[in-house]
Parts: sequence; C-alpha cells; structure tokens
Amino acid sequence: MKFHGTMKVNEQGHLEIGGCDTVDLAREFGTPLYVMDEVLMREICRQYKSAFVEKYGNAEVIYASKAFLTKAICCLMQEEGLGLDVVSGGEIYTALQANFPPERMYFHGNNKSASELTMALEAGVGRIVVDNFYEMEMLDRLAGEMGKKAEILLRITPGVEAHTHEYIKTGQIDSKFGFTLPNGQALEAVKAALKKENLVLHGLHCHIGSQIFEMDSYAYTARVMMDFIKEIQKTTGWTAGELNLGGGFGIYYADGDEPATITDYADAVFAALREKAEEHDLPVPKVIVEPGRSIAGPAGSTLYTVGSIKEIPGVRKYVAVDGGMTDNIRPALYQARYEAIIANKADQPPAEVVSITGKCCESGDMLAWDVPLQPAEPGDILAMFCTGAYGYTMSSNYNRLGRPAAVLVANGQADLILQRETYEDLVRNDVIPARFRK
Ligand SMILES: Cc1ncc(COP(=O)(O)O)c(C=O)c1O
Ligand SMILES: N[C@@H](CCCC[NH3+])C(=O)O
Repeated sequence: MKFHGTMKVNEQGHLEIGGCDTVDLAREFGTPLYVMDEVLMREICRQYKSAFVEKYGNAEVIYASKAFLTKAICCLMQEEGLGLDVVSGGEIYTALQANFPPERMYFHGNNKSASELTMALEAGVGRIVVDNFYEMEMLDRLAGEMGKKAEILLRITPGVEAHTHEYIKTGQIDSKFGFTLPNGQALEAVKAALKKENLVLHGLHCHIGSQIFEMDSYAYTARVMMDFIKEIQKTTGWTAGELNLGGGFGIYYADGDEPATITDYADAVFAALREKAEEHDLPVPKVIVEPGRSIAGPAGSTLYTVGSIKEIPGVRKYVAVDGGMTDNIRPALYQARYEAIIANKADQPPAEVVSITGKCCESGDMLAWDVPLQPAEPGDILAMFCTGAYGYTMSSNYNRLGRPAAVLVANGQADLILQRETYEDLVRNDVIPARFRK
C-alpha cells in the first residue's frame, strides 16, 4: 500500500488529500467522488517539463487529455505550459471552451471524420497527426477547399512489441493505428504527404502502448524512428524536424508495480536519439511526449460509500460500494489492480482480505479482487487510489447510474470541477415518439 502526493492520515485518523479530510469531502459532495490532487498533478507536469524541456531544450510535453479531461483540467495544463493531445471533436470542443490555445493541440485518431478535421482546421489546431491514406486524402482536400494548409505529423507504427496488456499495445505491426514501418507503408506515406499541396509535413509520431515500465522500449523505439528518418532523408531529401514519441509511461497502481522515474525516461530517449543522430549525421529532432496516465492517474482517488457486505465462509468476502465498472471499468477490461483503504479508519491496519465489488448487474463488476482492507462496515468511506486516469473518461451510465462528481483539492480547499449527473441528466436525451403519447 502506497500513499501518493499530498495524502496523509490526519488527527481524526481519516485519510486526507490536498489538506481536505476525505470523509468531509464525501459528506459535502456525495459519493462516488473523484478527488484530484492538484498539487501532485502540477508537480508531475513540472517533473516532465524539467526532465524533457529544461534539460534537453528542443522538446515539448503535451498532456493526453483522454486520460482525464474537464475544462478546469485544460486551464491547469495551460497554466503549467503543457500542450494538449486531443483525439476527437469532443475533446477539441472541450479544450476550446476552456480557451486552451488551439495551436498547442495535437489532433490524433485513426478514424477522424470530415467534420472533425474541418473543425480542427477552422480552429487552427497546431498539428494534425495523420493516421492513414484515407485521412491524408480527405485532409488535403478539405484544407484546399478552405484555402488553408494543414500542419501535420504522420503516425507511424514502428513494429515494436511493448510489454503491456494486449488491449493497450499499439506499436506492433498488427495494429489498427498508423502507417506500418516494417512493410514499407510508412515510407510510401511520407512520399505521398510530401506531394500534397495543402499538407505541410513537420515530422513523425509513434506510440508503442500504455502502462510501460521498460525505458529500453522507448530507447529502442527512438532508435528505430531515427533509422527511419535517415532512410526518408536518403530517399526523399526531406528531414523530419519533429518526432512525437507518444505517451504510455507506466505508473504504480499496486504492490509489484515498479515504474521508472520521469528523468530516466527522458534520459533514455535522448541518449538513444543523440547516439543515432551522430551515427546518421542527423540533427536531433524536436521531441514531443504525450503523457496521460502518469499525470492524471496517481493524482486521482475515488471515494465510495460501503453498502452491503456478503461473506461466503471459506470462499470470499464481498464488500460492495456505490459505484463500480461505471466509474472505473479498468479492472473488468484489463484486469487492472488497485489499492484501497477505509478512509474513516485510515489509522488502522488492514484486518482482512476482501474483494471490492460495484453495484452493477454484472458479475464482472469488480473493483479489486482479494485486497487487504480495514474492517469494513456499511456507511464507511472507501478510497481507491490512482484512479485519476481512464476512470471518468471511460465511465458509462450502465444501469442508468449517473456519473460521479469530481473535485480538485489543494491546500485545504476543494473545488467542484465536474457536477454529479442527476436523474434529470439521465433522461435528457430520451425521446418518446408521439405515437406513445396518446
Ligand atoms: C497516441 C497516444 N498518445 C498518448 C497516449 C497516452 O498514453 P498514457 O496515458 O499511457 O500516457 C495514448 C494512449 O495510450 C495514445 O494513444
Ligand atoms: N484506456 C487505457 C489505455 C489506453 C490509452 C489510450 N491509447 C487504460 O485505461 O489503461
């Protein structure tokens, strides 16, 4: 069990985050509640900036907003000087609504629609990361029609097998993302992009997957990409000025996870780039990294209220909470592990091993299997750690549960950044055809 950021046990024996007693937060804002530790989030942003930008100069850190996005988070990222990775019209819209500068956005996606590309061009999104030939043609045409130039990177699938869960690997040849490098498709894509009248090719992008612990995988990928940049230069005369290496830096969720440091990450990447730059007589390109999970994940905790408890003697004890796969699908989807504590008994040692389940009509609706926990009773507040990334953003209304609220906490102050969905919100888009309204 590991505490993160500003977490501590206060004099009442309660878990405190950002100087706020979590039991009070649960009372004031209700549960389930996402609690984001602002100080920790900012601290991680600064670690990224210092490890990549301050140490190596020609680099940029952009936050992968798919991890956790609200308008307030856009404001925070802007204050910290990070760019934004966006992957849909909805993410672009959210960022624009928060006045996030469009030129600092990178637009990703393997199936962007014409209306999303138009929106990106109109807004002046900084880089569109072109994923496939269909998109390349469409973007060139749309930009031409609008009398604009699209500033692009090309997404390359480098053929790198990252050591992570099958569902979150993206760099291998058999991937839906990007132009495949090993079979020559990527080189064809570069040649095609260079010929397009309305596309300005600035560089390349790749992303090998998510929750990655081995910095060698990043170094290896950087070398593969530099070899490719040389190959492109030899074939076309064009030299990529930008290399976006994606995100994926792994974090601690539970005992046994051993993440590297952000400094190790930056050093591994730059050592590989410099080595290859020398070998190939190439400039080191501008490096862009897109961390999502590692910025939002450790900063977020979810508070739940304990309800029913079912003990099957000799088999298992289920402790049910008032959320579940609707606010955190990761255990069900990726067998993700989490650590939890009874927030109002945070000064007590764990007394038993229990499984934490949600309230959905689904046996797979589990938040944690066989974890140590303080003695749980109905009404207790359970805090689950490191839920800040891909919890809210992958949430659903299954069983017509409303999505939780979220607060940003710092220095004893809690600010609401997401309202709890109400029953009214749940029926907002329902339409009853006239023939039923007799
Ligand atoms: C293209 C791209 N960039 C960045 C990320 C962010 O990854 P992570 O949240 O693991 O840092 C992802 C998600 O895996 C991605 O697909
Ligand atoms: N959503 C995933 C990772 C995929 C990230 C986006 N490419 C997770 O929760 O781990």
